[in-house]
Amino acid sequence: MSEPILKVENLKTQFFTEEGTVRAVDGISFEVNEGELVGLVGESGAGKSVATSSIMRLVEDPGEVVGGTVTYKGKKLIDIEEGSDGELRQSSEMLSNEEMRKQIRGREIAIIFQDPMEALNPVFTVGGQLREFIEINRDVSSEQAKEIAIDMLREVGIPEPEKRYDSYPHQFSGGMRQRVIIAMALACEPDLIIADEPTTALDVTVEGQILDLVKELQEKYNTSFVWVTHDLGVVAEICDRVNVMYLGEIIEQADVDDLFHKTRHPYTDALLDSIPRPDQSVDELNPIKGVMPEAINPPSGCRFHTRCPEARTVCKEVRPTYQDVSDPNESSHYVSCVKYENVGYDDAEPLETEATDAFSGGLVEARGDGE
Ligand SMILES: Nc1ncnc2c1ncn2[C@@H]1O[C@H](COP(=O)(O)OP(=O)(O)OP(=O)(O)O)[C@@H](O)[C@H]1O
Ligand code: NI
Repeated sequence: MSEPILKVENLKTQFFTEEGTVRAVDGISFEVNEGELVGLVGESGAGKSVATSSIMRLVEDPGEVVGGTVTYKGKKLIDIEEGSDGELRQSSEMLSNEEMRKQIRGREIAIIFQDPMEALNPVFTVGGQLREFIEINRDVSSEQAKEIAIDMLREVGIPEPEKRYDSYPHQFSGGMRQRVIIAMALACEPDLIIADEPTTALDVTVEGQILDLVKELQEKYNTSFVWVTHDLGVVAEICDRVNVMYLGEIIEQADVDDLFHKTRHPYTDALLDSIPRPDQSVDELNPIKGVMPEAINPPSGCRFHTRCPEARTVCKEVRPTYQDVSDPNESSHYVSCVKYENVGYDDAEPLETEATDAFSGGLVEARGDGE
């Protein structure tokens, strides 16, 4: 197989706050192959957005990428090592801020955010903004840029694009605005698009249409995607491969079908249990019990052990390694869970956690008292 287009290795990003160091992204590794749509999924606060902004080198104070390597088509977007003295060392290969801005962002890697109004200026027409973006990034004349812009609007399913070209963002519906953003992302023919929950604010029907559109465009242009979402339904619909994040770490990675049908990690299991499925009624849904702990002070051992229905005493002590546990029918299937370590999980005592009945019973009672 050819080299992946994007390779993230042991990426770490921290926020230095008054309360302490937030380990928002704590040593994640994953790859994206050409033409592949890779999901990054997890609950709120798992570190998905920090991970994507780290890759694009858009983390702001008090945050900082403190380690890891991100390689995009052989170029080091990030190459940082922490010396034994605690000093961060950037390798000489790591791109400068200017190289990131001029060569990478927009042209090579485009990013789509949840809120299209962040990317669209309300005082300029949609077409004008798209045209200007294309003109700046693609070395074409203003007329050519306008033509490309109209073509792109048509491509993403905006009806009567010549007319809508002169509309302002507020004259578009949420779904239409998101289509414009996709047009903008595609306009410079990037090889990779990073999308951070771009359909979360849309209603389900519109979301479905946008996902169909993305799938179609991805096949046509062979663009690679990193798709951030908290919704496994979205993952099932569009992703080829999935990374599941929990508290700054990727705890499972597999082909989408294997993740759903050969689930290895109890957290992924719990996530799957919490989404509506056609064969389930709403009251059969099982939200994940408990809350994700703070990334300032993550639990010892396996970080999920405080909420894990399968936790045993060893889970509190042993930090699981991220390892390939694929069976012969799978391409690769990574997981970090103590169950797959040779540390006596089977003989260890079960641990009382937020997921076990005794504990959640207590929670309900406590909540009742407080009201
Ligand atoms: N500017 C900041 N200062 C301090 N902590 C931050 C900052 N930005 C993010 N964090 C912390 O980093 C962690 C990861 O946040 P992130 O936004 O990446 O989560 P997420 O998975 O994208 O969640 P969501 O689904 O809600 O978007 C959280 O604990 C968050 O509180
Ligand atoms: Ni986010």
